[in-house]
Amino acid sequence: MQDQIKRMLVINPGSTSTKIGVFDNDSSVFEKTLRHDTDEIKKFKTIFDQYEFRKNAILETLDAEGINISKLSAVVGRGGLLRPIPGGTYAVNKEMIEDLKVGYAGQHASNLGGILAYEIASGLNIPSFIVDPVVVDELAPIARVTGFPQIDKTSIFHALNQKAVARRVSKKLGKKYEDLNLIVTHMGGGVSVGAHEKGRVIDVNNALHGEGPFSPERAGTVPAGDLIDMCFSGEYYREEIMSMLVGEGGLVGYLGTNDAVKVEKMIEAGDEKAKLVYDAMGYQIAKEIGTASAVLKGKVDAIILTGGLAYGKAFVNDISSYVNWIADVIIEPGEDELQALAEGALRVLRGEEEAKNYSIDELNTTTVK
Ligand SMILES: Nc1ncnc2c1ncn2[C@@H]1O[C@H](COP(=O)(O)OP(=O)(O)O)[C@@H](O)[C@H]1O
Ligand SMILES: CCCC(=O)OP(=O)(O)O
Repeated sequence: MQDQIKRMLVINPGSTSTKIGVFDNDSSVFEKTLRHDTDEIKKFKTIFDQYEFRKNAILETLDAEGINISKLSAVVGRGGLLRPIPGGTYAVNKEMIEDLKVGYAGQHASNLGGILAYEIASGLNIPSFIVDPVVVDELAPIARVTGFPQIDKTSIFHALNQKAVARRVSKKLGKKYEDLNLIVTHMGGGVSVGAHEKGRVIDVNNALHGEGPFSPERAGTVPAGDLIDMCFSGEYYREEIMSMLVGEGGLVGYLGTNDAVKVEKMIEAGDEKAKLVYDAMGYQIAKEIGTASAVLKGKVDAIILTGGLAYGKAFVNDISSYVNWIADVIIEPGEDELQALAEGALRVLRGEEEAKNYSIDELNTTTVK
């Protein structure tokens, strides 16, 4: 018997874009990336303040494309900074919405994924889901120890795309994800480098709050003592410092743009500062890959470079030149997050998997402040 078609709206809010898709079962029938300039995003004080702006952008786009949302079976969004949870598909519920609204583990555009999915779905009386949110936590116990007893390491990264790309590459290599050791490097608005040991991300930099390489809009690791001095200088509010680290750090801080394509044009036009900063971003990413290779004790089957920045040919060649002695470097530009979100929701809609319940009482929250 032929499967009844499940039409899903998929929403992926990133720091520099909102990506949307409409899927009939696992086939994409429409996809669009709505890019948001730094100046446009800077107008909003909090991530939640962007809700109306992003919702209108989504609904206007669907309307312009003649897509009738009343035919949807579900809405699925990228999950945000919740409490640490295992991977999987979760039904969006009120407890989750509360954590997303305040940003339980911090502020990031993905917090809006669940909220947008829930609000659009509620109006249509259909279910809403999130899949493999950025707080998926599979860290090895040894990776949690920071050296500063007051603070544990937190797992915040591009879990959805890292897992989806790792599975796709494993398949291409004719192996099971669970049998391989991979270093997956997602390079988008934020950059995360995950050490995947036999299907588990046992170590990864916190791609949001100042750990690891700098990125188009984040500072990455900065010298702690100097940062403390700045914080207590009396010159800045907390939010100002946080913005310098997340949103206005990295390429934005040095060059005033989160757009690597613009930076490449600046370099072509002879801008030496742009070249130094862009090279430094690649250098820092390569160093983080080196760290992950030590985590895996050198037993690395492949290094994967993915995310928007992986479209930059010179950029990935540069990173590759530092790390290709560790293992083969495989380039998977862009991301597969819309497809992965649709597939996660579809498994539940088809009854192949049960949606997980986000229940604060049942969650271990000890690893998050
Ligand atoms: N063709 C390209 N060449 C180089 N960089 C690119 C290209 N396309 C997109 N990018 C860069 O990738 C970054 C965004 O990556 P993306 O994965 O879309 O981010 P996010 O999902 O975090 O918003 C931006 O800096 C963008 O300029
Ligand atoms: C919060 C970790 C995921 C992340 O950094 O996503 P973007 O690159 O889309 O900002």
